Amino acid sequence: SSLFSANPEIPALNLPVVNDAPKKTIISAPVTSFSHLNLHLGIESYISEKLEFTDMTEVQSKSLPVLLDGKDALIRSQTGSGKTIAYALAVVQNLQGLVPRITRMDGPAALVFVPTRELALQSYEVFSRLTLPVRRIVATCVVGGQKRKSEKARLRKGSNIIVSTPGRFIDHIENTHCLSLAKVKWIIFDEADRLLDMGFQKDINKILTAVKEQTGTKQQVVLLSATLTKGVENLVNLALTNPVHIETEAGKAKEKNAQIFVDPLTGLNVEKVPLPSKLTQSVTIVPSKLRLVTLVAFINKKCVIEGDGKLLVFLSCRDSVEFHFRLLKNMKGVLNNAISDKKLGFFQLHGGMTQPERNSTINGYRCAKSGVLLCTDVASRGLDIPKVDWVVQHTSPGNPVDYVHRVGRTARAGKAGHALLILSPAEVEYVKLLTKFDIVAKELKLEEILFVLTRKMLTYSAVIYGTVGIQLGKEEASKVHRELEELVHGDKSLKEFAGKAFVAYVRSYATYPAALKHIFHVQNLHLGHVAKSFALQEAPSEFLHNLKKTVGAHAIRQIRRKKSNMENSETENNKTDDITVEKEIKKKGTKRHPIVAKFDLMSEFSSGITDFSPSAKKKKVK
Ligand SMILES: Nc1ncnc2c1ncn2[C@@H]1O[C@H](COP(=O)(O)OP(=O)(O)OP(=O)(O)O)[C@@H](O)[C@H]1O
Repeated sequence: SSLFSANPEIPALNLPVVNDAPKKTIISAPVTSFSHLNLHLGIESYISEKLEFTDMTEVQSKSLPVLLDGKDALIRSQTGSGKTIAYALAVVQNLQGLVPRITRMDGPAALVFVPTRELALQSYEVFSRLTLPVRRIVATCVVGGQKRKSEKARLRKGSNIIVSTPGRFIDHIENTHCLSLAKVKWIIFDEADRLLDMGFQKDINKILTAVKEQTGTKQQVVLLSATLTKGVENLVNLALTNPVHIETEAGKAKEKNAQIFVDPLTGLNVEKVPLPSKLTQSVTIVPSKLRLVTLVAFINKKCVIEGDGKLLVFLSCRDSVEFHFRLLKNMKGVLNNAISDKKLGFFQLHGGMTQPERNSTINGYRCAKSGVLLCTDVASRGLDIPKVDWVVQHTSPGNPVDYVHRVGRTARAGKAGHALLILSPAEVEYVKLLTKFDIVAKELKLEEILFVLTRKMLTYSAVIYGTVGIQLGKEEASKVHRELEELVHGDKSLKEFAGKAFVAYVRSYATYPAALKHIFHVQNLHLGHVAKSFALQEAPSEFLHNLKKTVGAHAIRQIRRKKSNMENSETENNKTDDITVEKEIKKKGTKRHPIVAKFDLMSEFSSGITDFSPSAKKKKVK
């Protein structure tokens, strides 16, 4: 059926006028030069010559003097503000000055804990750079997904700074006999809120106890967290002594405007997370059927027509990432080959990939001048990839805190960046919810994105945008969608991926937290339209049984019955995708226990390190 028929109406958003992000950069706040810190000369010149940093960022200028003074600290600031350098520099500067001189054989002096492997590798990279001028200090990274044996060998050779995920580190405490914690002086918890969200509390307690037992002295403890949750407060009370609370002006400014809000996921009071100051945010309302073609049009707009864009696209689940990745990198014949001829780099990142695959994706995308990284929430926290122009949220994250972390992958270190959120007409209420968190986006009209499909080059803009332009955009979108469908239906394996992605999408939709079900409810999904967004002509019957638990067996039976009635009726033949599950499944509520829903939402993080599903917890390997 037509791409533009039977769609729900796009409601008017009536958004407040948003000025483009202020031109002021986040690193222009009280800046001071690194030279004021009396750093080791090698480190100082490394920072200015190799890293080419001239001034400290705000969070660095506020926290470095405190950390170098030996104080415990709780540091909070917006994404991309330079927190990693802040703690890494303090640690390396402090360790190089120890008397007697520290060497690798002294073993660990600083332990850094982060929630995911990618973050561990990223933080380790910063340490390994900063230790280049002081080669006797050695940093190492100990994370899951790598061979224990080689990690043990590295620990045996001696490392002074260990960057790790808590689960893996506990494993080494228990099984690596050469690992002594007797000389640990620093403990750092980066992304502490996420560490606790992911259930690392017990592991953290074990680590703190082990260090205490082996050293008998107090460590300098630093906690970095975007939000001040109850869990973070408890950890501060447990592990920090007279901590200095450091936060940036952006955070403080928000504080004045009632900063506390109820986290829809947990129902607890948490603090708002400030957004990068040079971020511009847009929202587009897209009926389900048009989601795929809109994404293709947007990629074409940013990476082909307007130049060499670098896009990060968040999708809801692994199968969806896998499908879009396979489809997009193989778009021969679509849009007159505009995207395939450009030889644009497409990358994928999700928790189902092996660690070497994940590393190679991140490195490839990091080096790419232009390209598209399709990912799940595994990439939403802390990943520092240079020059990401646009963060596109093809599916909403649900929790506004996660929204802030996702968009924080752009507009980093005072640079400009843009974010686009795609919502369906049934989800517009989410825009209102975001405004309560001071997240205000301006509307980017769907027609504007689709209209660009009519232009092969930017200069060919003579086509009048207006009623005619809108119609031309629709025609071109229908054509492109047909081409995408042909591509999928002509390739058995791609069609299989589309079917799996369709099922996984519907399932992940059912895991939005209960507090957001009035906006994102699986019952509101129109399965036929959702199928179209995966370039399928209809909800694939061979996969429908997989959705029994999600939408209810009764609903599936209804869909099948309706479908066969339609197939039997010639006159109704062109309505086959018009299968709504709305009313049929009302009785079969899809409510999930909030904790289960939370685990589902977190699965991308957990899959990368440890399995956090309640059943897997029991099986946890010692
Ligand atoms: N003083 C500085 N001058 C210029 N760029 C800097 C400076 N300090 C850090 N950066 C750069 O800013 C970027 C963001 O830094 P970093 O990853 O440490 O931020 P973050 O606050 O930890 O972000 P997130 O909260 O998302 O984890 C990095 O690319 C880093 O190289």
